[in-house]
Amino acid sequence: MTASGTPVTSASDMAEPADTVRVPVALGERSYDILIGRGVLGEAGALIARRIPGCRAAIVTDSTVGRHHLETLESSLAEAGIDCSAIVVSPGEGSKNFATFEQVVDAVIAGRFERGDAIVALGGGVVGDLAGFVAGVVRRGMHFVQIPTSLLAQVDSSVGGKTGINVSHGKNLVGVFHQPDLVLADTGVLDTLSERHFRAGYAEVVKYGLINDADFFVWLEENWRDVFAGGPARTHAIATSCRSKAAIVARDERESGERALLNLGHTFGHALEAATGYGDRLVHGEAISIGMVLAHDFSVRMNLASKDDADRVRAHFAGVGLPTTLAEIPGDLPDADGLMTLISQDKKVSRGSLTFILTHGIGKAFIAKDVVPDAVRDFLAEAKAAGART
Ligand SMILES: NC(=O)c1ccc[n+]([C@@H]2O[C@H](COP(=O)([O-])OP(=O)(O)OC[C@H]3O[C@@H](n4cnc5c(N)ncnc54)[C@H](O)[C@@H]3O)[C@@H](O)[C@H]2O)c1
Ligand SMILES: O=C(O)C(=O)C[C@@H](O)[C@H](O)[C@H](O)COP(=O)(O)O
Ligand SMILES: [Zn+2]
Repeated sequence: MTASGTPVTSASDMAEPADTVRVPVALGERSYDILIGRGVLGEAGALIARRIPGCRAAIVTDSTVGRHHLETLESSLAEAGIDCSAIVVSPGEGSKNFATFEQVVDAVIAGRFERGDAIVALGGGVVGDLAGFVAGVVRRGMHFVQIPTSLLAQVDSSVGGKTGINVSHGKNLVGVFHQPDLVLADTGVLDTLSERHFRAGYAEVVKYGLINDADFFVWLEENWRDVFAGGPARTHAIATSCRSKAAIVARDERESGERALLNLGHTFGHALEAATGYGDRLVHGEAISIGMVLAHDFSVRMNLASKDDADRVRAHFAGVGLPTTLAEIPGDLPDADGLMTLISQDKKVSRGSLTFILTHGIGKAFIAKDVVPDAVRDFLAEAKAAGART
């Protein structure tokens, strides 16, 4: 049974296309599978029909993704006898806002989609977070299927049930935990993704190596060109990332502890996204590339990690073409105090104290509570001044 009370096919008895990698997310009655492989999108109808028998589907997508991939999904749903309609939003982070949320909610309710029907997110992390929030609250919770189409969404945002929107005070400050019933990651759809967004998503792949898997980081240092080129290395990177996230989420679904490790680089990164207005100036993956470099540099500053490790992290991100410094962000940034105001809204703040994900070195991230704000502010002031000098 699901939260909505509709019986669904269990996560483990689904037929997937050949050559598909299946990664289970073990969450008791909320367990589900992530299916990773080329061509999975074309099987979406049959897979969804098995998992949520008799459902209708409200597809949420953005206009760019819709142009490339909506027809394939609609045909697949039609073949499986699933009645559907599509709700198309504007591409980009700007759509994770109250106005777009309201539009999607309204369309779902006007379309008479019921609690036992499914919201199907076809898109990157923006569509997934927005559509998941809608699924979590309309009729107090509908079925939810993630069809992630960006690298970032395939390795991170489609897994684990964090959904939400941004407000001017900060990123993802309004939302709910709402797990999907199924995640379908078609590696073929990445062929239409821009290089900029592929690179941004790659930052979240590297994150898994930096958190707790130094061997994976080394593998990425050696094989990142093959990951960018596509083929088996890319599938390996996606599956490894999903396994890593699934394991953490299974142990700590609602971030009462260990899950906060997945926030490596995000305390700095989210503040930078808010400071730059949630737009094209700086997309999420780029913000957390800079954020992860800052988290390593700050750890060195606190005598927790070696400068060699921090330099290696910077070199890898820079090598693939990701930004690593504040100076690379186009336009003006707030001063260190302004950035601290944004950081103070971080969801990891507890009883007014800052929590950061810091590190003892590559693959050795840890949760640091009660981080001294003055130390962070001085560090940011220096990072900004270094940018101003270059
Ligand atoms: N919920 C979570 O656990 C979680 C995890 C990580 C990130 N996020 C969120 O994810 C968002 C970033 O996701 P994103 O990087 O996917 O951004 P995005 O959804 O904006 O997608 C990036 C761009 O690529 C386009 N695109 C996506 N797939 C495409 C495809 N196959 N072909 C052509 N174009 C395609 C989109 O239209 C968009 O312009 C942020 O809001 C971030 O906060 C959430
Ligand atoms: O799934 C998680 O947990 C993460 O922290 C993954 C992050 O990559 C992602 O950006 C997430 O949306 C950030 O969560 P938040 O709770 O800091 O908003
Ligand atoms: Zn992230």
